[in-house]
Amino acid sequence: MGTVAVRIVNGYKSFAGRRTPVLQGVDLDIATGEFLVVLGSSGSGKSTLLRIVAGLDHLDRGAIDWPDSDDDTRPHTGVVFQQPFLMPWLTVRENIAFGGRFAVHRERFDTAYADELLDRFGLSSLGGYYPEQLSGGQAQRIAVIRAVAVRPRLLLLDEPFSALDPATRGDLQSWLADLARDLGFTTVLVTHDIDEALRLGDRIALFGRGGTVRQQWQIGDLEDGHRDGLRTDILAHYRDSSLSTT
Ligand SMILES: Nc1ncnc2c1ncn2[C@@H]1O[C@H](COP(=O)(O)OP(=O)(O)OP(=O)(O)O)[C@@H](O)[C@H]1O
Repeated sequence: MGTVAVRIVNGYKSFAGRRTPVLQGVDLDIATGEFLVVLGSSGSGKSTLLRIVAGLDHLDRGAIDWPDSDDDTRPHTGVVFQQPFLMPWLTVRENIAFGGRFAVHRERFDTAYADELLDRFGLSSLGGYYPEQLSGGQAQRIAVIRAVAVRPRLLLLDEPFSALDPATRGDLQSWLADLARDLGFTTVLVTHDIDEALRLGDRIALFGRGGTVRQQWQIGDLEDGHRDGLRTDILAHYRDSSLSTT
């Protein structure tokens, strides 16, 4: 592993009223520039982890830091959720500018770059559309462009494709893989879809019940035969981790 963008050491998080912690003993390094998929069954703490990395929540114990950051602060971060959350009264172009205006680092936004992104990723014809005129897949692509238009170094995606039909989801996975490679930032995607994880991840970290990292796989360029074997292995661990209550 080269430099580390995000390091979590012995992370612990619980919520009042819950019998078990949501995260415990989480040790995780996210390498600068890698595409990490956080895979796990429902309730394994994936979204909580992502929210903590995004700065929307905090660890109760343990530490999170940013070894690759010059001033030891969180790198500029873009976040995409399951729903696109576009403002219905604004056009696509205005929605992206709106995101830029309210971003923490709003000085990093400029409309010329947003237009360039729309063009580079095949969406410029949608610039004047209103959200109600977009398909679910188009709206989610715009949510991704809005997130990357402030030039983040870290892109966080929480099940961004789970509300889409399988064909649209497949198209968006390819599109996102191209975009992440092209723009070259560190990406963390949360999903419970093993095939999505295998398709997109440089590395997969499997979370299990009890909120721990159960297993990790380095993916890289796999041949089809190896991919099938790996899928079987991941599925076995996935089943095991979602049944366990530790
Ligand atoms: N703010 C909160 N208060 C209380 N409990 C919470 C809170 N946020 C999450 N939880 C609980 O923590 C557990 C883990 O939630 P989290 O959303 O992180 O899991 P997840 O792996 O992303 O699940 P899913 O795939 O269903 O989204 C769940 O049981 C959830 O109900």
